[in-house]
Formats: sequence, C-alpha cells, structure tokens
Amino acid sequence: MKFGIEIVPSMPIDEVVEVVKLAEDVGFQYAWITDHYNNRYVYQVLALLAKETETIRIGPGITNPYVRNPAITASAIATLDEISNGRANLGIGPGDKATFDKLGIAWEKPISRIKEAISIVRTLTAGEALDTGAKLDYKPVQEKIPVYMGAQGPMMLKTAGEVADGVLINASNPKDFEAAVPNIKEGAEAAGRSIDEIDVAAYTCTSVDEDPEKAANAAKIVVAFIAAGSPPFVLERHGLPADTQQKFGDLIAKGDFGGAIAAVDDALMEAFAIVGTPDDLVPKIEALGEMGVTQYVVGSPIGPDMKKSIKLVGDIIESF
Ligand SMILES: C[C@H](OP(=O)(O)OC[C@@H](O)[C@@H](O)[C@@H](O)Cn1c2nc(=O)[nH]c(=O)c-2cc2ccc(O)cc21)C(=O)N[C@@H](CCC(=O)N[C@@H](CCC(=O)O)C(=O)O)C(=O)O
Repeated sequence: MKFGIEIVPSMPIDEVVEVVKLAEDVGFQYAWITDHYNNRYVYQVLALLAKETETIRIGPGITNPYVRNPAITASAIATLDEISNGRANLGIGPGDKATFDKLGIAWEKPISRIKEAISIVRTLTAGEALDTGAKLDYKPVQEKIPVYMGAQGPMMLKTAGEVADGVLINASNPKDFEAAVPNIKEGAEAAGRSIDEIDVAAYTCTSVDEDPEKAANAAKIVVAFIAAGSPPFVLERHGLPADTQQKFGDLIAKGDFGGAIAAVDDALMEAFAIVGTPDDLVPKIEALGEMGVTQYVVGSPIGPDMKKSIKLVGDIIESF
C-alpha cells in the first residue's frame, strides 16, 4: 500500500510546506494539493513544494478542465515536473458544482471535457502539437506525467479505467470500493488495459490521534460536508436516510455548523470517514487493500493536531 496525503492550502503557505516536508520525512510517497479558487493557488503551492522537498511526488488533487484551458494545465504540470525534477502527477476531475455556480461556469458534459483535457495534456507534454498547431516549447522531465482522475460516479470511474494512470476516489468505506473497482476494471478492459496498470487511491476523510474520541470529533465537520454532497446512490449503499443530503445541506447553507456536527452519528462516521488511533487505522486500511485499493490518501482533517497525526500515520506506514 502506498501512502499519500491531501493538503487543502487554506493554511499559511509556510505551514503547507512544513507539513508536506514532515509527511515526506515520515514516509508518505504522494502529496495531493486541492484546487479551489478560494484557497491559495494550487500551482504556486506546488512549485514551492517542489523546491522544498526531495522525494515525495506532488500534484493537484484535483484540478478540473473548466477553470483553466487544458493547454495552460499542460504547461503548469510540465513546469512543475521540471522544478521537481520529475516528481509531478496530475490529478484532474469534474470539479464541484457549488464552486462553478459561484464562478458562473457552466458544468457541462464533465466526462467529455475531462477526456479531452487529458488528451490535450498528454499530447502537449509529450512534445507533440494539437490540431490547432499549439505546442509547448519545452519538454517535462518525465516521459509521461502520470494522470490521476478524481472520480466517484460509475461513468467517471469507467472513464478513469479507460484513460487514467490512477484514480482518486473520495470514499472511505470498503463498500464504496466494492462498487468502484469493478467500474474501473470495466473501463480499463474496454480500452484493452488491465486494472493492474491503475493506481486505485482511496482519498479518505481521516482523523488519527492517540485519543480516539478526539480523533472522531475532529472529523465530524468534514463528514457533515461529505453527507451534504452525497448523491442518493451513495446514501443507499450505506443504508443512510434518503434525506441525509438535504438535511446536512440545509444546516451548512444556513451556517449552522454546530448543528451539523451534532447531527453526525456513528452510521455517518462509519460510512464517510476512517478515524481512531493508529492501531484502529491499520485493519481499516487493510480492508480497503483487500478491495483493490493500492494507495491510501490521508485526507482532511488528518487529525486534531495535524503534525502529530502525520507522525502517527508515519509510524504505521512501514507496517504495510
Ligand atoms: C460529474 C460527476 O462525476 P463524479 O466523479 O461523480 O463527481 C464527483 C466528484 O468526483 C467531483 O465533484 C470532484 O471534482 C470532487 N473533488 C474535488 N473537487 C474540486 O473541485 N477540487 C478538489 O480539489 C477535489 C478533490 C477531489 C479528490 C478526490 C475526489 O474523488 C474528488 C475530488 C457525475 O455526476 N458523474 C456521473 C454522471 C456522469 C455525467 O455527467 N454524464 C453526462 C454525459 C457524459 C459526458 O459528460 O459527456 C450526462 O449524463 O449528461 C457518473 O460518473 O456516473
């Protein structure tokens, strides 16, 4: 099992660098930086991480094909690959509707847009020209920069199986991967590929601490947001009430975060997060491995004390 870490650059840039360097020191192999307009700009954060780290692979986790023209993304990731001396990964996915509504961007045909974007990025970073004649005037270090797709829906997962080198799946329960992996496999085989070529990453709401209750409490607000964004098929899969999305969506929309946290029960925690002591985490991550997960990404909130939690995860990495 490989280990990654998700960092939301909502904290001061020096702290972002500090926690990613710590993650590298304790054995994490991937750092994924989220891409939302309201946080620090993903590619400047990544450039700094490239200069400040040596071995950890880095990339957006995830960007999308709507906020930037894919040729700009190609140049951004090729530049990152040069600065990091060949450690860039591109994480790209549909983006989220709430953000696009705020930016006045129409969220149209996400699957087609992502496939087109990946094809453009691959063509340009391979030093080739688009039909329009567009071409990069330099080549990245890596022959082929790995492209990971953020995906949750069945069609998006199949598309990832068809075209991507990896998939970042925002989920934490074995039931989600029991459903997701066959979709990825179907897409891969339809494209004459094998799922073994694809790094299946669990991009998981994680909270670890020596005190399991503190760990659980730190995750509740993230679980509330996940519940608010969970489509009916996910709620059904976990036997959650059909009105869960509406209930948490309403609480969050009116800013009642206390009410949202109080409404998070054990069933929601079980469905949408992996929390507890390091010893609690091991069997849960192993269970994901049995479902075909090959990379575990420690996602927000990571823990009540982020640096301490990164070190605690570091203590269990070598046991995988
Ligand atoms: C579009 C959507 O795909 P989805 O994968 O389920 O989208 C949910 C999330 O993956 C998506 O919002 C991500 O961008 C969220 N996301 C992030 N979103 C962000 O904006 N920033 C992030 O940093 C971020 C990180 C992240 C990490 C992992 C991860 O799994 C998701 C992450 C969906 O509805 N898919 C369905 C329907 C597909 C569809 O839209 N089909 C179209 C036509 C097909 C076409 O598009 O051509 C249609 O039916 O009209 C499906 O896959 O079955």
